[in-house]
Amino acid sequence: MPESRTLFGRSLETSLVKVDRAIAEFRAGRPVLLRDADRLALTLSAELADEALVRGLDALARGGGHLVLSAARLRRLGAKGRAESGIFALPAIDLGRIETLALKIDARMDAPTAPASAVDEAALELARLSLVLPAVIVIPVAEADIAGEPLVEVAIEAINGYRAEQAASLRIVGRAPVPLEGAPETEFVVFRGGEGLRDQVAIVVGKPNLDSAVPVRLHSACLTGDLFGSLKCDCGDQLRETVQWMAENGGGVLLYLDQEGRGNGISNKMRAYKLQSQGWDTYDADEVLGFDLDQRHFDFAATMLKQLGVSSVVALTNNPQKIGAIEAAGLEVAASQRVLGRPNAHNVRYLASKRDRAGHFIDMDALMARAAPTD
Ligand SMILES: Nc1nc2c(ncn2[C@@H]2O[C@H](COP(=O)(O)OP(=O)(O)OP(=O)(O)O)[C@@H](O)[C@H]2O)c(=O)[nH]1
Ligand SMILES: [Zn+2]
Repeated sequence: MPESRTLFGRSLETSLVKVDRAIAEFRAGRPVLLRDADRLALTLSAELADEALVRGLDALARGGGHLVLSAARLRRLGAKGRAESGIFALPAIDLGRIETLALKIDARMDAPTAPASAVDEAALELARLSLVLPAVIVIPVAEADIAGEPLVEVAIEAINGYRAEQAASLRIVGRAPVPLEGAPETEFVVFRGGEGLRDQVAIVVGKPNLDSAVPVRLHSACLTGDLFGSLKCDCGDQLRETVQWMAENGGGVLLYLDQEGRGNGISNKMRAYKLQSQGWDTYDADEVLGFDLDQRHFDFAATMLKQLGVSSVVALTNNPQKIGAIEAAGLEVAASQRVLGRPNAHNVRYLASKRDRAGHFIDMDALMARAAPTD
C-alpha cells in the first residue's frame, strides 16, 4: 500500500479525491489500478483504448485479460433476460473483437465466459462515473508487474462508495440574484457535489413560502432541448414554462441537475440519437450502448431541497421515479402536477416511449391538444 500523502498537513487520500483522480485518468484513456483486498487489476475504457497502449498491456496480461460488459449490452448481444454483467476472455487484447462486442450495433455473440467479479463491477462503475461507454478491459496484475509505474490507484470500495460520498458532500458554494425574462425575482444557488462531473444549480423563483408545500421541479440537464430548442424532446418547453408558472404562482424551486442524457453524458446521448435516427427507440438505443432504462439518482436532489429549507413539495413532473425519490429521502410530496411539453413530429415517439416503457404520467390526448396547428 502506498503511504498516505499530505498537502500542507491535509490528507490527499480521501476516497472522493482518489475516485476523482481515477475518473480523470480513465477519461484520458489511461489505465487505472484497482485494488481489492487480495486482488490487483488494471482497467481501461474499451472505447478509449489505442493500439500502442494495448500492445504494452497485452504483454503484461499474459492471456489473462478480459472485457467486461453490462447486463444491458449482453441482452443486446443475444443473452435473453440477462440481469448480470459478464466477462469475455481476451486471450490476446484484440481491439477488433473489443469493438465488435462493445459497440457494433447488430453484433450477436457467444455467451460471456463468466459473471463479473467485484473488481470487474467496480471497473464498470468507474466507466459509468466517467460518462464513457460501460465497457471496460480488465487485466489482473501482480504487485511486481506494476512496480514503479506512475499509475493512479483506487480501492474498489472507494468507487462503490463514491455516489453516496458525492451526495453527502453537497454544499452551497455560491448564490446571487439572476433576473430572468418573465421571472425577474429569481436567485441562482450553486451546489458542489451530487452527481455528474459538474455543479448543480437551484433556481429559486420568487419567494416561495417554505412553511407550506413548495412547487419544485427536478430538471435533468438537456443541452439540446434546454439551450437550443431541439424538437427531439420536451425539455426546453418544460424548463421555461415551469419557471414562468412559478413566477406567476407564488414562486418555487427548479433544480437544474447535471444529468445530461438521463445520466449517460452528452457523448453517449449523441450516440443514442444516431441510433434513433436509424430507427431505434430512446430506451433501445441506450440498451445497445450498454445502459439501463435510466442512470439517474435523485437522492442528492432531495438533499439540495433540505439545504434550501424545503420540507414539503408539490412535485412538478410526469416521472414517478422523481416523486418516489423525494419521498424516499424523507420529504413530503403533498401533491404532484403534470408538466406538459409540446408535441411535434420529432418527439412524439419519445414521449410515447416514456409513457409506455418508463411509466411516465403522460396523457397523449392532453398533450396533442397543445400541438401547434402546423405540426
Ligand atoms: N439517453 C437519452 N437521454 C435523453 C434522450 N432524450 C432526452 N434525454 C435526456 O433525458 C432527460 C430528461 O430529463 P427531465 O426532463 O428532467 O425528465 P423526465 O425524466 O422526462 O421527467 P419529467 O420531465 O419531470 O416528467 C435529460 O437528461 C435529457 O438530456 C434520449 O433520447 N436518450
Ligand atoms: Zn431534452
